[in-house]
Amino acid sequence: MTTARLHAVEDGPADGPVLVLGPSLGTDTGLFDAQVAEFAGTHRVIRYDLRGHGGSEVVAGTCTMADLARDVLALLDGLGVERFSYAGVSIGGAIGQQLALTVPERLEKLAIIASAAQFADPPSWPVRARQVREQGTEILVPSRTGTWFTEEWAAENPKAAERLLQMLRDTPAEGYAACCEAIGTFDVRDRLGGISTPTLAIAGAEDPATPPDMVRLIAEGIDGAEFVVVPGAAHLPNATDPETVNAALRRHLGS
Ligand SMILES: O=C(O)CC1=CCC(=O)O1
Repeated sequence: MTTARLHAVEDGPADGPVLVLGPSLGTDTGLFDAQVAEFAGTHRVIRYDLRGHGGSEVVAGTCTMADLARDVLALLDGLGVERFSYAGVSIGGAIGQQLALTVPERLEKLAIIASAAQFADPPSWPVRARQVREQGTEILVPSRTGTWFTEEWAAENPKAAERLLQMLRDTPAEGYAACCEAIGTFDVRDRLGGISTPTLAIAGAEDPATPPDMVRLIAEGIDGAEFVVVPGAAHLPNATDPETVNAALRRHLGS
């Protein structure tokens, strides 16, 4: 059990309600620029890089979702944050579920975006981890178009698409691989009923990685959870349709 030192960026008033933003596999804090633009007026927004991603420490070897959640708690403890709301995309949303199960007393509101209680095809994740350790993250770049965002969105937003793909190229192979292993062993399907934090689950209608039915399963498992589908969006709806995602988050988080 190791804790990694996480890189984080803060925006908004220091005395505002805290909103923590957790990114997806192979991305960094830049994934949330559009959420910061919306929420830094009302919230102390803290966005972090996953272990082994962006500016965060690379810890060699495998890890679990519980380790990744502990990284976030160590970061927040260091910043003096006790209570917070949390929104996370994909693996970032899985970390959110883990936090809701382990520190419910610290969590005010939870938003789970394009995520799963168990990701598809668990045995494929250690295989992907090995491939990336051997060949780097570059091998995954072409297939992220169609997964992270639609071909149409990429054609209309080439600079934004390239910026997201550059985050993946910049991710250290070991950091990416370790997070793949955490994804492969993550399974809280039987524990969703234990989450008491008010929850919003958001899916991209065109997401092949965590399709709407997979996200709906989270919402159905958590008492009172709201479920929203973003039309035309794939796996990163917060980046490709920030207006829709920000509006849903604003309704959920309040002002
Ligand atoms: O494989 C991807 O890029 C999609 C994904 C699954 C978990 C995650 O964080 O991203």
